[in-house]
Amino acid sequence: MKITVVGTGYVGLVTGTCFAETGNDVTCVDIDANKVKKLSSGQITIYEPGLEKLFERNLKEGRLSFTTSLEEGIKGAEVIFLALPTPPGADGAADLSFVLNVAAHLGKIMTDYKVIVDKSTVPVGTAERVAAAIAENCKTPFDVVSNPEFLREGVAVDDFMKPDRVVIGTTSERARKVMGDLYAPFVRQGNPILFMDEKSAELTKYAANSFLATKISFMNEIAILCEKLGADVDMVRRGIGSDDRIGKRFLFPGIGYGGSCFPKDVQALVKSSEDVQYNFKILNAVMDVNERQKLFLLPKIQNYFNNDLGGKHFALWGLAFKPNTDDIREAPALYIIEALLAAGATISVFDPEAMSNVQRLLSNKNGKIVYAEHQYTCLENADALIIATEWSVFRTPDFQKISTSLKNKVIFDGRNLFDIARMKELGYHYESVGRIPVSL
Ligand SMILES: NC(=O)C1=CN([C@@H]2O[C@H](COP(=O)(O)OP(=O)(O)OC[C@H]3O[C@@H](n4cnc5c(N)ncnc54)[C@H](O)[C@@H]3O)[C@@H](O)[C@H]2O)C=CC1
Ligand SMILES: O=C(O)[C@H]1O[C@H](OP(=O)(O)OP(=O)(O)OC[C@H]2O[C@@H](n3ccc(=O)[nH]c3=O)[C@H](O)[C@@H]2O)[C@H](O)[C@@H](O)[C@@H]1O
Repeated sequence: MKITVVGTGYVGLVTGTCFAETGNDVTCVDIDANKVKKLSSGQITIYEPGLEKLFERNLKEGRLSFTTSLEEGIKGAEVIFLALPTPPGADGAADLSFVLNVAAHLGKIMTDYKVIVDKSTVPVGTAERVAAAIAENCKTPFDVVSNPEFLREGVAVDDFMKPDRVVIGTTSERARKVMGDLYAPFVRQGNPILFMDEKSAELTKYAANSFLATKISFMNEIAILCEKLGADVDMVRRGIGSDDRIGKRFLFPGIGYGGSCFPKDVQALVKSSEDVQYNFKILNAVMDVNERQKLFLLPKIQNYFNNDLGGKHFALWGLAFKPNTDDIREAPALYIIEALLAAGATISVFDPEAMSNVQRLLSNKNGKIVYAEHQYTCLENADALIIATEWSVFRTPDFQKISTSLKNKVIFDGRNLFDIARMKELGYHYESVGRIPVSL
């Protein structure tokens, strides 16, 4: 099938590459000429495990191409995916201007039947708005389908190739057939394609992300309670996670959820609720808890250093909002950096993939941020180590090297990477999330 993907970011590039991998002829369109140039010459623009190999193969075999021209990109295409940004607008609602502008443009240039697919995360009613924007100038028949994406960054290829489910919102038989054929190779593992109406599909996406964010904020509050009552959140997590009705996943407490999606999608669902005069109380609390959680480690650090961080130097491991990605959007590490600098401290940072993104965003703040070349050089002369992202390379570090590089054997761990008993044995002052602190 000939497919067009408009928007070649995290979702668009993964979607385009994976559809090419199953034998489709895919053209990706992006407004960013520099990105298109790089991709066309075989240079991948995001870090996503497993993607590069598929990208190179499909580019070489001519099933994947890139262009800045929408007219050129949609020639002969039967399906057009919109994988465009839907950032929060000033009032918290999803900004649909990217999606609706492209839809209006499509209406002017489409000359035969096409299925236009909303892959972006968009509020209920957007499929109708996209259809209206296209119809304004379009003389040929078309269908608009809602097909939300559930991939996670860092495991995006696996999530796309072996989805738990594919949600397709359409009431058109013709579009249903086209989408069913396209996704058939991805659901062979027995996981379903769920056909439904457009609005239910749109709401499914927000409900999924909001539910997962709720699980995280819930566990972050349980972690606080654990600390106050002397319980261990790891035990409680295992204790409740073994119940199938609760499930083991997404119960890890930490320093808040980040990334480009949970924060914006929870906020957008709250706004959508307000628009229909409904106060979504749980989600308001989920957002409040998450705001507080991003700086969860700060009072612990302040307390250890007697509320005087002026002149102190910290090592920070982990900048990406989660491991296996270079994405730093809404990353808790950025909030920690800002708070430490505001308190008069300086920082050395290290992340396996996200260093250049942070450097571009923050520069070195007049020498107050040092970008270390290695996770161990990052520690030199630091008063304490702070861990913000659970990259595998941080999980079993060389504690000998840590203790010789740090000024003090002090670790504040926002991701509960280390065993409490072991830290005691090694003689560290070690504070984590929802577990009994190890004091020197
Ligand atoms: N990042 C993720 O893990 C997931 C994101 N989503 C949703 O997918 C959508 C896209 O997200 P990302 O891929 O993360 O965004 P992104 O920001 O990584 O990529 C968007 C791309 O669209 C391009 N673009 C902007 N205007 C354009 C135009 N007029 N014509 C052509 N290209 C244009 C940009 O240059 C950029 O390359 C959002 O609605 C997001 O909520 C859904 C599931 C997962
Ligand atoms: O709509 C989206 O963009 C995507 O948002 C999330 O995917 P992603 O943001 O890539 O990453 P997650 O693995 O969900 O993690 C999100 C945040 O929650 C945090 N988290 C996750 C799990 C957990 O147990 N505890 C926890 O604090 C992570 O550290 C991270 O900051 C969803 O998991 C995807 O299904 C969805 O498609």
